[in-house]
Amino acid sequence: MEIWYHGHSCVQLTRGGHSLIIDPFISGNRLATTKPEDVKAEYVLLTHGHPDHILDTVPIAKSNNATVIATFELATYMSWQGLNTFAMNIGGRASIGFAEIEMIQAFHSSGIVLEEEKKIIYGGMPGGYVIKWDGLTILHSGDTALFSDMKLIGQRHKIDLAFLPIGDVFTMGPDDAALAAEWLGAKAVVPLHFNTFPPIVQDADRFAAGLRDKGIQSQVLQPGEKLTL
Ligand SMILES: Nc1ccn([C@@H]2O[C@H](COP(=O)(O)O)[C@@H](O)[C@H]2O)c(=O)n1
Repeated sequence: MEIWYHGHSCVQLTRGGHSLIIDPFISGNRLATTKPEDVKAEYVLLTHGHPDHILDTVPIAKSNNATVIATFELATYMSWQGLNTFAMNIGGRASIGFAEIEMIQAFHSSGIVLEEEKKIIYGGMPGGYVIKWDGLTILHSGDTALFSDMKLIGQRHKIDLAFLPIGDVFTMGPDDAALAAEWLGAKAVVPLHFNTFPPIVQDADRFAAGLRDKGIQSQVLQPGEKLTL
């Protein structure tokens, strides 16, 4: 499987001619090296409605005729933007043909911010995804705090790779993310949601080295970097 990190919490997974992207925030990220037009994907998975997770959903979904997967409320909002959508909710599983996905809980918030109207509309619950694809199990936690049911998720899934936020302030910081990696029983971790804005600057290399000391593989990806699993 090819993993393409577009920066912040945006990752694209590709295998066997199929591709999906999670939380497309590229055009608004000063650290990004790719462009929304570079993305070729059949599905856009959204973890929650904050702008730094959904910003490029409309152009990417429209140019690819892709289906947007999100909680019912966020999927409904995206359908009002003229997109194909598939609504899910926490605990639900679904097949997208080449992969099975499950929406898992996250402790965060999910308002959809309408800047011009100075309105925040309800975006449903925030979440994350467990993706089972050709024998690999990938977890993208979305934005979340540490929560003890991560142990339950780890009991139910043998996680090959977990994408976890480490930025602190809005999500878990590095210490809680390291504990999350242990509780999830993840074989490997790629950190997300750091360095994009001043409040979430972190030493990701130190986080990764700490995990490796505990026997968990970890690699820091730079925006635009690819990894093969
Ligand atoms: N310097 C900053 C700090 C934060 N933001 C915005 O805050 C929101 C955080 O949302 P999360 O989903 O990451 O918790 C988000 O809308 C950021 O864009 C910012 O813009 N600049």
